[in-house]
Amino acid sequence: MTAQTLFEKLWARHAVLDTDDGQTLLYIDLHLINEVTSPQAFDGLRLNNLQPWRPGAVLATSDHNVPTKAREAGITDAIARRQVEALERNCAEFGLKFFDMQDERQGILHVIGPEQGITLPGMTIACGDSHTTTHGAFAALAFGIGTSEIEHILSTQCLLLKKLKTLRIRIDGELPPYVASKDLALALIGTIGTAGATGYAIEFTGKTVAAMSMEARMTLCNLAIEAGARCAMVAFDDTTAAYLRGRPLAPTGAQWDAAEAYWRTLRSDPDARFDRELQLDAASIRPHVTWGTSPEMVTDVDGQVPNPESERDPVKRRGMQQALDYMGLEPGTPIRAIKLDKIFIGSCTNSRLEDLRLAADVVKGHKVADNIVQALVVPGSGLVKRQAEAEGLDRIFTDAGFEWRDAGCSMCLGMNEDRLGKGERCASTSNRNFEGRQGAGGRSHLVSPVMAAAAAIAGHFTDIRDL
Ligand SMILES: CC(C)[C@H](C(=O)O)[C@@H](O)C(=O)O
Ligand code: SF4
Repeated sequence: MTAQTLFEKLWARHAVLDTDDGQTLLYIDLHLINEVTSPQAFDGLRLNNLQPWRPGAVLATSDHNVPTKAREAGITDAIARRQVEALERNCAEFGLKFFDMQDERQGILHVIGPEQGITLPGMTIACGDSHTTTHGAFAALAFGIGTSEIEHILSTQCLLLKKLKTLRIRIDGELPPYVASKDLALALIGTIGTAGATGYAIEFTGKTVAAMSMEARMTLCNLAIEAGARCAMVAFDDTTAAYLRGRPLAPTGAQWDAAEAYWRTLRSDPDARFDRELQLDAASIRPHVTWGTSPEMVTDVDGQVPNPESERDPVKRRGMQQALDYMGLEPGTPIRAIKLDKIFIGSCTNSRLEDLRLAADVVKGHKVADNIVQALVVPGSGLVKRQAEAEGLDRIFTDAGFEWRDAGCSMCLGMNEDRLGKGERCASTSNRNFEGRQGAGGRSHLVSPVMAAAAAIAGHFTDIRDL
């Protein structure tokens, strides 16, 4: 048999049929559903008199619109409330597993899937959310989908897709202290651009990835979509197994043993051929900070805001100028001189326990700088929150002047009460820095949790080693 990549193995295992126009109908093992992209899909089911094909393959929760404080009081914004209530009603009507916002298991879907052990190696996973790529860290094939596809999967358990090309990104070398997989991902996007991996399924390999925690791998796969990749994955190994063992919805006993035997095959064959290969040297990566309105507009903490004049491509030059105008930044400004108004530690990129531990480690014994008007820490799930509290992380943050919130997407995007005001500048551990992303007129700089924590204390960007 010819050697196969991990992607090809997962694809072949789930292909139901190939269509005449070059697409494949893929069987979907797990369907995650949020309140934002699902309402019309459920309306479609009702309209067409359809029932979910496999209700047990669904997990739903509200994450984008939920308030992150005073939840008992309900949701004040009418649109947000309607979406959250609709999801609850739809799940009750169609018999789907749903965590409401008072449930401790609620959180951002890309945090709670793995946390619950419902995200498993070898699965195909779909969700009406672009950051579904995150789940690929578990050697799964995980895609973001649109609303019409949600309806299609609900009613048929299948997704029609064109086969992707394969891109292996090999990362070797040891990450320097305080440099995270977030910095690696930003460095990658800075190099290949936000369309650099369009049409590809990425597999992250190499010694650096093998040495990473599941949390760090999830951050890497989470950001793959910002490089244009439709999905990203990491091979199964002992780290994957150790993370999943004992999770509430993971298999147990003989079922675990049988599953693990299969999961061990979930890696690219040694002589498998990829359509494209890239290499990164982790040892050379510095902490990264975005300066513009796209994740590819990024440099390291020792860098400066670039000068559009030095860009030869006129389209790019105009884009840079527009970004600088929006961001209120002058060319040549050292990144360290950029002063901040708000800090956001959270989002499906960086709101897991490990992220909070790393940030708390930096914050411990310090105070948030006077010029910071708000510093938020938003755990990715109720269970992350509980565990962080058991470790005393909440006190470290609140003693320093951070607000400690309930789980949700929060200030990652302006769909709930946590927002930036016009002109406010934020160091954010999230994944998108588009115009208005965190609130109309808000200015977002993407960084790692350690960098956000250090910026909170200094009041401007700084290398943790300077604190
Ligand atoms: C609202 C949702 C559809 C969207 C996504 O698809 O990613 C959001 O989560 C985001 O991060 O922009
Ligand atoms: S945390 Fe941000 S990126 Fe992740 S799903 Fe929510 S809005 Fe999208």
